[in-house]
Formats: sequence, C-alpha cells, structure tokens
Amino acid sequence: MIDMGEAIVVENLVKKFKDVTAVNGISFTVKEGEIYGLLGPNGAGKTTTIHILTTLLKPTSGKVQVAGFDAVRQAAEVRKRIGIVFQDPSLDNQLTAWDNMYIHGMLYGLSGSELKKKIDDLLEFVELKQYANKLVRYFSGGMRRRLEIARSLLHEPDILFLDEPTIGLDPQTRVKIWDYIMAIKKEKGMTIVLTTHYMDEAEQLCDRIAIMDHGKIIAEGTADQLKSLVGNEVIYLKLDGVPPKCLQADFIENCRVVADSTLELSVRNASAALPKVFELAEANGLKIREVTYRRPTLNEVFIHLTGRELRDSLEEGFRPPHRRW
Ligand SMILES: Nc1ncnc2c1ncn2[C@@H]1O[C@H](COP(=O)(O)OP(=O)(O)OP(=O)(O)O)[C@@H](O)[C@H]1O
Repeated sequence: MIDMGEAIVVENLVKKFKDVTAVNGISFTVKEGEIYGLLGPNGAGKTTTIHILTTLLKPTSGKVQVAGFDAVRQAAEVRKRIGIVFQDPSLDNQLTAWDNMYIHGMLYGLSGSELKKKIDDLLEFVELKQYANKLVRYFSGGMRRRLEIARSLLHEPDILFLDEPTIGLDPQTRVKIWDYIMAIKKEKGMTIVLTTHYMDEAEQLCDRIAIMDHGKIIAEGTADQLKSLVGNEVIYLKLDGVPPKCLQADFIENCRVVADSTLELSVRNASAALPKVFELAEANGLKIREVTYRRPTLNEVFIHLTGRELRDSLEEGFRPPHRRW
C-alpha cells in the first residue's frame, strides 16, 4: 500500500517501443487533491506516461501505483477509480450528448434514477444541459471537450487524467475549460493529472509541474520554484525629477541605471522585495513614478535547462502515424 495522501507513485518508469525509448526512467509522486502537470514538447513522452498510468500500456520496467493499486497487476481496480479524457475525441457522433453519457454510465454499472440525475447534474456543470438531446455530430470542438469532461466524471473517479485538455481550442474556450478543471479540483476535491505543451496552461492550472524532455523529467516543482531555477527577477523603477542613483541593500543583487530616469534592480523575489524597495527609495529621496517587474517565464526555464525554446521544440514536432486511432 502507498502512504496516505499519495494518489500516484511512479518509480523508475521506462517504456520502450522497439528502438525508441519513449519514457526513460522517470519518478514522481502526485498528492491527493492536487493538479499535477506534465509539460513538454511533442514526443517528450507525456502521452506514453499517461497511457501507462491509465493502464492502456504496460511499462517496460518500473513501478506505477495509482489510487493505491498497481497499474499492471491490479489494472481493473485502477480503472474503476480513474476518469480519462484523451487527446482524440472518443464520443459517438451519431448519438445525443445525453445518450453518450448514458452508455458510459451503464458501462460503469450505473443505472436508473441515480444515473439520470448524475447525467443532468454533470451536463449542467459543463453548461450543456440545453444541448442534451442534440446529436454530438453538430457539436463544436469546445462542446465535445466539455461533454467528454462531464462523461469522465460520471463514475466519480478519484483521479482524473486529461491529455492535452485544450489542444486545438480557441482562446475563449480554453479559458472555459480551465474554469471547469479548477472547479473539479475545488468542488469535487479530485486529483487531476494533465499533460500539456502550453506553458500558460501549466502555469494557470497546476499546483506542481514536471517538465519532460526526451523521456525524462528534467525539473519538477511549483511554477515559482521552476522559475527560481533561472535566477533573478528584475524590478524597473521609473523615477521623477532627480537623476537616479543606485540603491543598495542586501536583498538587491545588482542595480544599474538603464535610462535617464529608470533604475533596474535585480532581486531574488520581486514580490517580496517591492515593499522594501519603496521604503528604500523614500529614504533616499527618490520619487517613484512607475514600477514594473519581470519574472522569468516557463519558456525561459526550458531554455535554461535544455538550451532550446519550448516553442521551437513544438514546431519540430509532428504527430506520429501510430497515434491516429
Ligand atoms: N506505439 C508507439 N510505437 C512506437 N513509438 C512510439 C509509440 N508511442 C509513442 N512513441 C514514440 O515515443 C516518443 C514519445 O511519444 P509521446 O506520444 O509519449 O510524446 P508526447 O510528449 O505525449 O507528445 P505529443 O504531444 O505528441 O503527444 C515519441 O518519439 C513517439 O514517436
């Protein structure tokens, strides 16, 4: 048995497809109730990892425990406790939204008024109730994704897996999906594991992020922890009147004048430093007209770790033919 509080434990997981090593010895733990993200470019091994965690693929070696059960030896137990939304839609276009939900519910042994109530509640949750009796073939990409999310929640899983939940969706719909994902965590207390190649998505949603590249986890932590790997944050102070002179304090690692009236301060943590900067400026008789600060992005973290841009790596990517099922 795994310790309480750990929804997923992965140790030294390896998956080889003939001569391709898709997952090359990764280890991580997902805590109950958190949103954990696997972030990385195409081909990094994210989908393969999710497929192993959801019992669809067998690992070459390593240990995988999901909801307290071994994903290989106790696959049926794992399946009962997880919900999955894949990259490629798996809805039946010839059926209505309601019927898609109903069939899925029956597959999980639900029936009668209990099932009907759950379907109504979940369609309401993803704001599709008014389209319950419409054929899915007329649904937009965003509506399909919402329906799939609702369907994955029917059997009240402990852990929800989302593979690229907003891929191919327009910006407005993406934000909507993010809202549902955050509501699932907050209202249902579910553990969520998602893969994404969008840095903003990882940053918005995930409590912790594992950055994957070439089958390995190259860094793991909160977005703030990952950013601190890159180094300092920068505060710009635009000043009024007097020519700026550099401020000195133990929390300022570097200070320089970058324009006639602007100071650039390099600090470890800008949000913590700002109040102290204001006090220091006042003590030095400086009048601040404008403050901006810049924090490293996850893209910079990726560059720092790999020497490549995450964005560029995405463009190199392609969808291998084996994935078009
Ligand atoms: N069934 C398979 N047979 C052979 N190679 C595979 C198979 N599945 C995945 N791969 C290879 O393993 C590597 C990791 O693929 P994977 O799909 O896990 O990456 P990913 O990070 O999820 O990328 P994507 O965003 O494209 O899904 C790639 O090189 C891929 O081509």
